[in-house]
Amino acid sequence: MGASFAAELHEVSKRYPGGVTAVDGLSLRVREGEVLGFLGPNGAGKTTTMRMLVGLVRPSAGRIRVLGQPPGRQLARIGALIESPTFYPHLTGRDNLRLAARYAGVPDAAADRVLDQVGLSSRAGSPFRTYSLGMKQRLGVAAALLKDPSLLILDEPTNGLDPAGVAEMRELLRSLGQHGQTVLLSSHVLAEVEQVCDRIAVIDRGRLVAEGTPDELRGALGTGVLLIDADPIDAAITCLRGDDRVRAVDQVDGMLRVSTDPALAAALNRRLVTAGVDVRELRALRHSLEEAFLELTAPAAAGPEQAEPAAVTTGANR
Ligand SMILES: Nc1ncnc2c1ncn2[C@@H]1O[C@H](COP(=O)(O)OP(=O)(O)OP(=O)(O)O)[C@@H](O)[C@H]1O
Repeated sequence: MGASFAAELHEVSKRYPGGVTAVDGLSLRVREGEVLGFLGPNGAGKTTTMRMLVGLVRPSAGRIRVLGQPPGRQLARIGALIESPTFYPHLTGRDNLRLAARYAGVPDAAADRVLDQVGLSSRAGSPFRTYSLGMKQRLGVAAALLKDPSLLILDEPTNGLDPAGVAEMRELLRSLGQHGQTVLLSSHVLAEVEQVCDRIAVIDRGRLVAEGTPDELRGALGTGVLLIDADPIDAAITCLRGDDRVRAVDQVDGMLRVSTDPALAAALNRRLVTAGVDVRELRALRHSLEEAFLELTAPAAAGPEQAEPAAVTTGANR
C-alpha cells in the first residue's frame, strides 16, 4: 500500500457479536494532509470504523493500514477523540492537559501549545467544571493534539454543541487543516463537514455510498434528478418504474422526482407520452449537497440498485 495515504481500508467489515454488521465491505483511503469528512446518519458505522483505525475494535474481515502499519502500531503518531475524554472537573484545563501530557509521554509544555491551538489559553486556569460544552469539546481536541499527531481522528466533535460552539469548532478544524495535519472527522451533519473538509466520504449502513470533494459530489449527484409534472400521475409512476435507467421515482408535492441521468429527459418524455401520459413540465433539478446526502442515505435508497457505490462515487481513491 502506498505511503501517500494516512489510512487505508480495504474491504473492511465488522460484525459485532449478536449479529449487527456495523461496517460492510468498506474501502476508503485518507490522503496525507487532507481533511476528510466521514459523513453518515446515526448508526452508519462511523464510530466503529474509527475504533478499528486506532485498534480498539478488530475488523471481522478486510485489511487496514494506518500510517503504513496495522492498527495499533503507530499510536504515538495518532491523536484521537472518539469517546468523550475524561477530565477531572476540579482541575484547570491546563492541569488536566499536563496530566494527559505525562500520560502520553510528552513534555508539560505541550499543554500550553495545544491550549493556544484550540483557543483556550485565556481560560486555561479555570476549573474544567466551569467550561461550556464547546470548551470541553475543544479541550478534548487539545488532548488529541498533545502528541502533535500526523493523523487526527475526531468522532463527531460538534455533537451536542450550540450553533456558536459549532462555529468555533469549525474554525478550529479549518485551522488544523491548514497546518498540514491529516484529519479524519466524522459527523452526521453535512453542513459541518462541507465547510471544513477537502473531501467527503458518505457512508450508510456500513457501506461507502459516495466520495469526493464537495464540488465533485454536487456535480455527480446534483444533476441526477428530473422533476416531472405528469397526468395521470399513477400511470406515469408505473411507466417510469418500468424503465431500467430510472433509479427511483418519488412523489413530492404532486410532482414526480425521478432519479436518473438527466440526459434521458427526452427519451423518458417520449416514453411517457407513448404510454398515454400528459407531460406538463419536465426539468432537471439541481439539488443541494444536503438533498443529495439525504437521498443517498434515505431508507428508500436501500434497494438493490443503490447498494452498488460505484455509480455515485466520485473522485474515488486514485
Ligand atoms: N459494541 C457494539 N456491539 C454491538 N453493536 C454495536 C456496538 N457498537 C455499535 N454497534 C452497532 O453498530 C452499528 C453502527 O454503529 P456506530 O456507532 O459505528 O455508527 P455511527 O455511524 O458512529 O453512529 P452514531 O453517529 O449514532 O454514533 C449500529 O447499529 C450500532 O448499534
